[in-house]
Amino acid sequence: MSQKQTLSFQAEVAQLLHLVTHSLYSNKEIFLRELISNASDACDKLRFEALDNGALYEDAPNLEVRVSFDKDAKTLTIADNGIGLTQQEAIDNLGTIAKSGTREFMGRLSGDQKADAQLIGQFGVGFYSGFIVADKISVESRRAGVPPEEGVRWVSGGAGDFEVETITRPERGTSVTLHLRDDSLDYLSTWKLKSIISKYSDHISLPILMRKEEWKDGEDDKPGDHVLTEEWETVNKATALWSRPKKDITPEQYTEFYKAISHDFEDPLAWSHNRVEGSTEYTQLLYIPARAPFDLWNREKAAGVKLYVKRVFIMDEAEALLPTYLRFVKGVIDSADLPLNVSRELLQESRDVKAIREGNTRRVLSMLEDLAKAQTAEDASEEDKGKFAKFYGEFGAVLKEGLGEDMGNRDRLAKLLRFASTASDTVSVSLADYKARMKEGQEAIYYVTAETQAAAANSPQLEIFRKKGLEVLFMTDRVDEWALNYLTDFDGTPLQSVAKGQVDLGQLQDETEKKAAEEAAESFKPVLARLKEALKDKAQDVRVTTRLVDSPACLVVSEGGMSLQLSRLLKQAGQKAPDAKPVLEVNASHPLVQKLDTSPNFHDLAHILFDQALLAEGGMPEDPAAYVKRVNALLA
Ligand SMILES: Nc1ncnc2c1ncn2[C@@H]1O[C@H](COP(=O)(O)OP(=O)(O)OP(=O)(O)O)[C@@H](O)[C@H]1O
Repeated sequence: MSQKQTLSFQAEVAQLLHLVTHSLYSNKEIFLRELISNASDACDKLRFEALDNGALYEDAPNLEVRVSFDKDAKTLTIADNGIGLTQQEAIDNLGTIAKSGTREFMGRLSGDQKADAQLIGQFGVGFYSGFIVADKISVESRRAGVPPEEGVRWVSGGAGDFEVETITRPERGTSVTLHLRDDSLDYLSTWKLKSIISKYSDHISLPILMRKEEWKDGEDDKPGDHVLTEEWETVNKATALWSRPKKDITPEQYTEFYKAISHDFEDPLAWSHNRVEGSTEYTQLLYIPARAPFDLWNREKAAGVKLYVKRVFIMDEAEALLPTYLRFVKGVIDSADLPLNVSRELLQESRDVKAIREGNTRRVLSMLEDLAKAQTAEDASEEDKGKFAKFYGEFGAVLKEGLGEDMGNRDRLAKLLRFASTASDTVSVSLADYKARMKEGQEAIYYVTAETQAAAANSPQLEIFRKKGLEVLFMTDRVDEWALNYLTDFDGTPLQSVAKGQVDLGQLQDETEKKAAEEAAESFKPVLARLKEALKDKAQDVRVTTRLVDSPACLVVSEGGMSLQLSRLLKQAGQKAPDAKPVLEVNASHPLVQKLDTSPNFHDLAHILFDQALLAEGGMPEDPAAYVKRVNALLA
């Protein structure tokens, strides 16, 4: 390809670019962080590839980033001597977005600039952030190891397309030149650029160089001015942040480092920085974000922890360093023991990595425990008090995956769980709080699963529990049913669904109630037999219950059976769910039920009773039209 080619951006890129230029004005300067971070990644990649092929360094073994500007041309250039791009890579990487979930993300944009800016922050705009300040970007690059004649120039005005052409470029690496918009000319200043670099990029372990400025006195009574010299100086600290002693790092620096590695716009909720010694030595810097990324639910999603070995970057997304349920954690691990040529496969098997993963898991859990403790600590600030609830709102459901995934930490995880309940509208009740409020004689922690909090609160199955003042936890996350398979008890007390098996309130039910129920069951036998016959295709059994107070009937499943809610979710997800029929339980003291035996519409009433119980429980009658017809016939 020697001629110039004009190519179109992938639709999502064009859409993103439009948003970048229209929504990110309030935080313009982040473009420099993004471009320097890309330059630094490119150097990391070169260093990594050069482990096997030293010739890639060519004659420039010192990796660095140079930031320069040209006042007359109104351009700002960020150049690195890292891995560089081939022509094809330039087309692919600067014209498309490879992230999974991109389309879904775009679908969530609302058109409201503020909300969208927030979302874009979570998504990460990377290279495209250059268009916040530039109306044209020109990238020149040559990949390490390819001849100078195979360089590439990529140019775009940030609208629908970009141009690429072949160039000759002796220097390895990439230079990104921004043609600044008129409202962004203030970046043509050494002072301004230096201050942004020290704010965002001090922690980058590569030197960032700028041309030195000198004061030149004016001649002929003209005022003096700063002029650029030919000499370059390093303007960042150029030591990896995590390798510095904790006492030398300010909270602002920790926060900026987080933003640089996560591309998040928001401050993290917490972090923990440690040098771990023992059988394996490593430095750990882990962050808990304040907001879930757009693709949190993708369990295949890139893990957020970067792996370094003795300060050399090895890989992003080192999933072996944390269990999947902690995939929201961001940070850096720098190992002193792993070999530099460690591969993903090797990581999975390494004993050192296993020790690091366990150490990381323990650290994250203790950070979360600290956040939870701060909720009620007298000396905690209002902000700190609110952090755990914020965390839980964003990541609580993911944390629950850990109950099934991480047996060893199940007890610690169980203590971190929070629920809404019949006693609390907010998701704030811990299992320990629940236990502390249990009634004398209560033998189980009761819960109900439902799709929403409102549906849970209105479950007919709860009626007897409300009447007796027994608290019931609401489980409304999709993952709850699954997670509860792994959490059968808490601190010695079993967890019991109010919609499974027969209600047995044990000592909480008095003798007269029990007797009345037995009598009702006896006298109702003939009606039950008729109901069973009428509903034999729908219900596994029909029986009299004491769990209902105001409702005529409800559906339950057998002890140990899959709840109706979970089997619906599985079916929706296209998975197989057992076709077990539920049990219909009827309230013998309800007028509708009492009227059944003598009603000329027995058959219709029986079906209405069943379908209504199904509706109340969040399900859908098998034949909604037949249901409506039956109800209308009775209303007429
Ligand atoms: N200076 C550079 N040298 C070499 N390749 C680069 C450079 N800048 C960008 N790229 C390539 O372009 C791709 C896209 O960059 P971009 O910043 O948009 O996304 P990213 O860095 O992959 O993701 P994110 O910014 O969210 O981490 C990069 O993955 C990289 O392959």
